[in-house]
Amino acid sequence: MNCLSPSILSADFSRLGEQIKELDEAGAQYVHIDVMDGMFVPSISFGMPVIRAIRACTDRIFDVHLMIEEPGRYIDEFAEAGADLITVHAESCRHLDRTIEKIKEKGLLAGVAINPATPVSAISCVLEKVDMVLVMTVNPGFGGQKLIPYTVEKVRELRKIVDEKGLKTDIEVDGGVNLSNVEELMDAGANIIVAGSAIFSGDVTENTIRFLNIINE
Ligand SMILES: O=C(CO)[C@H](O)[C@H](O)COP(=O)(O)O
Ligand SMILES: [Fe+2]
Repeated sequence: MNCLSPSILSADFSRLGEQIKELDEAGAQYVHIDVMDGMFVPSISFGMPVIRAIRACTDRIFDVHLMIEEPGRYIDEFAEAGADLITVHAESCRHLDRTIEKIKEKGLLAGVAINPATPVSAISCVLEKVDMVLVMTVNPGFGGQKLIPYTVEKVRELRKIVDEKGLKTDIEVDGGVNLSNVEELMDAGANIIVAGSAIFSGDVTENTIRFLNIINE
């Protein structure tokens, strides 16, 4: 299934609850929540207290993208805060398999993310264990960057592997996605679309509906 996962990193934090309700009412299926620790990536964003607070605003799937070192230390807390899907970076886990198992033991959906310069082969051993692979289409750490073109080929390569193995694994793309390049990413094989600045600059409802019209086509 194709889904839109607006990234609240670009939201107006003074009106976060209202903006999440707006995404929900416009039909976005997921809410993408970027957690950054200032170590794995240069920025620090927000953590469990914010997730716990916004959980009351919507029943949509909380798609928690952990850009933190050794995320395995915090799976219990993110689960308790209200995550539905937790994605960890292959580059940030010393014991990637164990961390994925921990997410699944909590009864949550598990995702694994790869940075632009990490090859698809880095996650081949865990591909059959995860519900989703997140292909970063920018270097993680900031919203509003431009998509790195070679990452589109990685999406195509991954879709081929997933289909050949007969898996149902979702492929999410994150970073620099906009109304002009979303079709190209979906043609390459992405089915979960993250968009931050392209949703939150301008009218949130209108932008969400525009994305959904393409994604649900
Ligand atoms: O994970 C991220 C950054 O590391 C964000 O999800 C991503 O950048 C979304 O923002 P935009 O659509 O503005 O690029
Ligand atoms: Fe993200």
